[in-house]
Amino acid sequence: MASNGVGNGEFSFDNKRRTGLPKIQTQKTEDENVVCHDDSATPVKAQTLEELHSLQKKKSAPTTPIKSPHVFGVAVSEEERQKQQLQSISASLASLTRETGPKVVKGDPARQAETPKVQRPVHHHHTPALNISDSGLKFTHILYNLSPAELYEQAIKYEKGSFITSSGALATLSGAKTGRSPRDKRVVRDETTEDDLWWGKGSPNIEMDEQTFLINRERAVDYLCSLEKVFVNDQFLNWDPNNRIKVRIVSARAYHSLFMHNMCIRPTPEELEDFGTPDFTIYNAGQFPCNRYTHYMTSSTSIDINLARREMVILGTQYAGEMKKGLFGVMHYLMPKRQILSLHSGCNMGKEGDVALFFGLSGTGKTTLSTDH
Ligand SMILES: Nc1ncnc2c1ncn2[C@@H]1O[C@H](COP(=O)(O)OP(=O)(O)O)[C@@H](O)[C@H]1O
Ligand SMILES: C=C(OP(=O)(O)O)C(=O)O
Repeated sequence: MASNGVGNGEFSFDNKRRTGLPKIQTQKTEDENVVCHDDSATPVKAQTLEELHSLQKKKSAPTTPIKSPHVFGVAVSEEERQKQQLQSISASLASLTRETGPKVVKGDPARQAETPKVQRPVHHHHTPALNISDSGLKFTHILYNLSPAELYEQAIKYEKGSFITSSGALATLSGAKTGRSPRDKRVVRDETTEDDLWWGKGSPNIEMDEQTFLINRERAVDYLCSLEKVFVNDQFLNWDPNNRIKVRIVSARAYHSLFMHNMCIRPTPEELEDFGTPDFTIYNAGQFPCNRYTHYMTSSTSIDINLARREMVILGTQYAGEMKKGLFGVMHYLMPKRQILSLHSGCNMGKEGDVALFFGLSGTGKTTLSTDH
């Protein structure tokens, strides 16, 4: 097998040749509190919407100056960059059958009245106007990389049963599913995955075909585009910049967006300018079910991974851990191809730079023990 997964022509998220990482350095750093870069804001302490609003205002003043964006050495205005970003999101949400993306506009529809200058909507399309439909005419509002305070507000205002706990965490309801649905998780079996994945008796990988994946993808995309607003997170996986994967998560709920905000690496404003096309996209349609008449569907829930298309579709479950486990799966597939060992473990570092890894089944304390001071 090629070290970077390119040599066999089957799969790669980029075309750089890799020879594996050097040994991980765990010596004490100059400043022993610095483990790695993290832009984590201080935890949300607000108890009322007014307090949340004041946090949002502070957040809107960037601490890192934003460089003027360039495309091939040519300066791009902020307006142009925003337009390109919306075009990219519209393209992600494009129907594969109608070849159209929704008309997207940035920002909370409830806040439009307060916003003096509304950005021009972007309509990503290849088909002539005579194919116009009601869905083609409506706008989908994009809530892009919102801050935790903004997501708390969205959850508390619009997601029934959400509240802030005394520790500052957002408590919310994930609906009927309070854990993952492994029996409803499927992976597209095709030439990309035929030889690389474990199939058949004893394997946790349940197969589906490309066509069924596309039906479910279309169902999720149509549902998301039919909503007044969707949440979009553009983030990274992997702290090592050489092996970074750009992920885009499109979801219907603030709770999902907040969960992924916490789970993935947040790009700096500069990194976001160069984000471009994501390497992997999740379409999380949450509560919207799959169609039981669709081939392979044995319940109303379906979590589908297509490694060739670099996409994951979630229908009929609001349990946010599906997104995490889906991306874990992608990393466990990709990283060994680059000779990097991927682990599902908690990890912490002692005062002398010594490292402890915590393994265990889900819910057995990896996170708790590894964050214990
Ligand atoms: N040693 C422990 N004793 C009792 N409960 C624990 C212990 N460690 C963790 N828990 C509880 O178990 C739940 C799952 O822990 P968590 O650290 O999230 O597990 P994991 O990361 O392995 O999925 C949490 O509610 C946590 O408070
Ligand atoms: C809770 C889960 O995983 P973890 O073991 O990472 O906490 C899960 O897979 O849903």
